[in-house]
Amino acid sequence: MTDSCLNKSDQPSHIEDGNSELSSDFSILPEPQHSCMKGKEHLQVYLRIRPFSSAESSDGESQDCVTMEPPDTVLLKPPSLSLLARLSSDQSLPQTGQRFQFSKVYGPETTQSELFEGTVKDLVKDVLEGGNSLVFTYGVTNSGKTFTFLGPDCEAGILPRSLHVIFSSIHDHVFQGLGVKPHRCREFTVLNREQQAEEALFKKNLLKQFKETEEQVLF
Ligand SMILES: Nc1ncnc2c1ncn2[C@@H]1O[C@H](COP(=O)(O)OP(=O)(O)OP(=O)(O)O)[C@@H](O)[C@H]1O
Repeated sequence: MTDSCLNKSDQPSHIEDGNSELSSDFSILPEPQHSCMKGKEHLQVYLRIRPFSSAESSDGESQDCVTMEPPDTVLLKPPSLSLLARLSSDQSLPQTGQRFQFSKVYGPETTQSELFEGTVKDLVKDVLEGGNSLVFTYGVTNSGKTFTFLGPDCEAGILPRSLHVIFSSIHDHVFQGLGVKPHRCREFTVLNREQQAEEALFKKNLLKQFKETEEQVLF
């Protein structure tokens, strides 16, 4: 899960935080009164470094490309066996390596629970207070986006954890009219036009029924 700041310099250097500029654009968004995000930047960018897979570990020695500098920085160097790395070990040449700074960097030992607690949980609490948030993962193929977002059943990712918080918090407020119950599944169905129309009608009737019930409660 990455990335937003790019550094074109070929020297290891402190990276100006790219997200501060964007944050000013986001700061116009209204915040819930009791926001858990108060005092935090509106745009948070987290890096998660996944552990090596068994195939990657058995490939041989570590290439020593990624060095964490807690809590928020990572230093990327070319693989130790690459030509670039051998050239840069020559002290007369400029050292290659790039530093990237994030809101926080999570290392390979980070559990799904720790990641959720540190990144998304406060946003979910804000949503329950009427706030809006967008969370997405970004990274190359095989970097761990699906694992982080969904996770296997035994190590649920940020999406099922968020839904759990939401549904545990609203259980008293769930519309009882049709006995609709949330159900987590990984299947999806592509609807044809007719089915789409049926679903739209169903939704419209459901909302109408919900509104009528709400009005009865109010008067
Ligand atoms: N934090 C982690 N701890 C343990 N294993 C992980 C972790 N992150 C990813 N993996 C493992 O790494 C592999 C690749 O992860 P995943 O499928 O989530 O990548 P992806 O970014 O979604 O890939 P793609 O873009 O190709 O769909 C999987 O076998 C996954 O179980």
